[in-house]
Amino acid sequence: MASEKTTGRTKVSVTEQEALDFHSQGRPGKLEITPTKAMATQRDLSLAYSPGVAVPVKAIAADPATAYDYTTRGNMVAVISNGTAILGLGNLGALASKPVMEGKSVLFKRFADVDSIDIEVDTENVDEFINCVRYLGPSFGGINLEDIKAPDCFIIESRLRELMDIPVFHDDQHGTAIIAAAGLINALELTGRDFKTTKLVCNGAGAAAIACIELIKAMGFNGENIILCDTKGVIYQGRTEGMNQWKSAHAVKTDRRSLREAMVGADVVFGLSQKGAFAADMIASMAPNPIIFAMANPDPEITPEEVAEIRSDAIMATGRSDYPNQVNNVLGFPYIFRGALDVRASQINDAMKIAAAEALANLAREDVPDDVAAAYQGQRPRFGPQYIIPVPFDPRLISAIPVAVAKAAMDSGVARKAIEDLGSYAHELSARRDPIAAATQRIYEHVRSHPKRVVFAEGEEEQVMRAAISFANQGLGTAILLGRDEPLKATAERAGIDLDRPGIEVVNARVSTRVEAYTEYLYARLQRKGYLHRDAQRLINTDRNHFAACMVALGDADAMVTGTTRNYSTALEDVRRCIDTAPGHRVIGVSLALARGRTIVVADTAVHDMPTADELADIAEEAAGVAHRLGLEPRVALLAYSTFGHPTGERSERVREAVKILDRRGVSFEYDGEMGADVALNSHRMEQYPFCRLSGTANVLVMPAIHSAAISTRMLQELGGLTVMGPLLIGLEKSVQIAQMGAKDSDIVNMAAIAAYNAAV
Ligand SMILES: NC(=O)C1=CN([C@@H]2O[C@H](COP(=O)(O)OP(=O)(O)OC[C@H]3O[C@@H](n4cnc5c(N)ncnc54)[C@H](OP(=O)(O)O)[C@@H]3O)[C@@H](O)[C@H]2O)C=CC1
Ligand SMILES: CC(=O)C(=O)O
Ligand SMILES: [Mg+2]
Repeated sequence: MASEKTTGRTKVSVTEQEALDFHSQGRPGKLEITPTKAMATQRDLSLAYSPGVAVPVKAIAADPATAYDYTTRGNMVAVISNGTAILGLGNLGALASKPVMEGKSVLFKRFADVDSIDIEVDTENVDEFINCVRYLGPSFGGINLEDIKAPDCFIIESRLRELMDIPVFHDDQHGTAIIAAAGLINALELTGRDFKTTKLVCNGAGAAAIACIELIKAMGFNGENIILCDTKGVIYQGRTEGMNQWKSAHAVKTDRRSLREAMVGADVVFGLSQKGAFAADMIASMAPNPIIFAMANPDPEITPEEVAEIRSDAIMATGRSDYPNQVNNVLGFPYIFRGALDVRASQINDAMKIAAAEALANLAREDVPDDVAAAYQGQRPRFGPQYIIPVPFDPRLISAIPVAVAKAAMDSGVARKAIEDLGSYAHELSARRDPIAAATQRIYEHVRSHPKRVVFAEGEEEQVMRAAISFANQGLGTAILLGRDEPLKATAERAGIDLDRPGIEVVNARVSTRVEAYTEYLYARLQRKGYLHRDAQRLINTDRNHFAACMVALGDADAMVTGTTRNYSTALEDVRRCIDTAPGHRVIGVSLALARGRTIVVADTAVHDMPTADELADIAEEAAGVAHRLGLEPRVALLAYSTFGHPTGERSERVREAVKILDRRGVSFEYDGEMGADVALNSHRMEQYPFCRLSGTANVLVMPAIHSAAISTRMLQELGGLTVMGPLLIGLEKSVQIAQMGAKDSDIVNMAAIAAYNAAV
């Protein structure tokens, strides 16, 4: 099964110097703390600190549950270690564990928007450790214990669980167990095995190993078929050396005594021990199609390259990110805590762990979107021996795992807060990670309750097909794929896409009964613009944009999306031959610049090269309308390089004139200009112009020309860390969106959803 290509590393590993430089550069370490409230004025100080702070103090004293409303507690997890089992490096002490603990905190934030702080406790004494942690409950919504050696970790975790009323979760135990179980479910499925008869050897009998065995047993794995090994060899019934109660619980009747003996004929081996613990002959002695999870970090028990030299039929996973199949608790802890925090769970129980493992296993079986393919350097993994588990950068994890965990918490009675609508919760979760998801959430919700028929003009393209399927699967309506039968089928087959499903229609322009109607419609529009009847016929027969636009014009579809194979202006010209400007409107392009909690509408980013003053005023009106439809109260800044006449210059003249035109029109939204972007977006800069008519920083920026619009939005995206969405096409009589050339499937779905939304409102 394994091949050179697939067992090879997915990227070159890092050097030791690179790792040190990464940690020391800039501000040393990997974390900083950022306030969430402005602390700019005397008033802010009075609210955040004395006297204002006394009010929530009293409220919490009266009702402790309100701490979730007034403090960080509900979104804050402590990562706590004493450094006695740092990865597979052993007991290197509390201080040395800090880079790992900071790393875990960063991953909490990066993947699940959970705030987290590392706490290193400098004691190996179990009671001292428990005493230190047990009093920290008021500060946190959960405790993530990390890299504490067995058996101390078992005692520490169970005592703290009794003493504290928030989830206490030893990640190396349960996080690892959940991911290993998910990988195992899929590897068993791929090799035609089951939980009842599969024979598993687990090397290592510490924190991670014991928890893995316990979880898979709880899921139905036959315990008699599991042999556990440690540094002394097989843990058999009656063994006395190096034992403890947790090992004894899994001791089996067997006459095998060494790992080497145990592995003969084994179907599965888990390595949760140390680098290099698996020798070549052990791997060779396993059953056909063996499943090898070498999970020790940073170096596995055996590498995929070494396994590939021994046999080619293995399913291989490691704990590292530079090989395929990363079985690592990073796939679990951020999302498990996210779900637990959101329902204010009092603990993380078996039902929640099993739900997480199953959700993870299911995700690996689903079609992979472009964002995930990007995490694989453009290779699109398909469920199989090289892809049994999602990658940590899979953007779907945030909406899949916490939902499963939160639901299991509610069903098993440990949730202290209910989530009524798990569908909306899943959307909120995506929005926590992706600002586009936040901005489009309203749009998606609206479209879901008013589903539309959207024609995807470039139906033969793979990413367009994926977008269409996602559109239909999300309940946004019917996706009509335009394309010729043969190429469409060939692409679908090559990409492993099944188009035969509800919500997908395929239309072939060549054999459509509507060709004549579209041709007549187009000819009537173009006959006085130099087009012959046969020109119109050729456009309908051979050009998918014209055919799709006519479908929308004549009501055979509600909206259209195109653009991935042609440049924007060409696609726009095609569309405008078939569809008029909406009466009283101007066609413009609007981009949305999205930062956390802030959406800025930028116009015109697509149509008018160097707008006149009149056109600028129209653009301001159209863009204000967009802001309004997005639920924003528009504050429009007409931008220039000068601010209110300084420095003087002809170039700002058009912009000043546009403001006067808006005055004359008596529009009902706030606007002002000309002003620089710094004044428009920064309240302190704006305060220097007390006469400025905007009541706050601008949320709509009208650019003086298309080049400044294009340059600034692209710079924002590349340098400013903002997400820019669009340009969105506004002002046509029918709803059409043009995606960027080469757009990813997720971008195309967003465009299709926006097109459907515009058709609905
Ligand atoms: N991929 C992942 O997500 C994770 C991987 N891990 C990895 O698992 C390993 C163990 O971690 P953890 O359980 O926290 O540590 P512990 O210290 O709790 O347990 C270590 C266990 O490994 C055993 N062991 C050590 N060396 C060998 C060996 N050569 N042969 C057989 N057994 C051996 C020890 O045996 P004895 O009891 O005899 O001392 C002990 O049972 C580490 O490499 C760690 O990086 C851990 C968590 C997550
Ligand atoms: C991944 C992890 O937590 C470990 O190796 O300890
Ligand atoms: Mg760990």
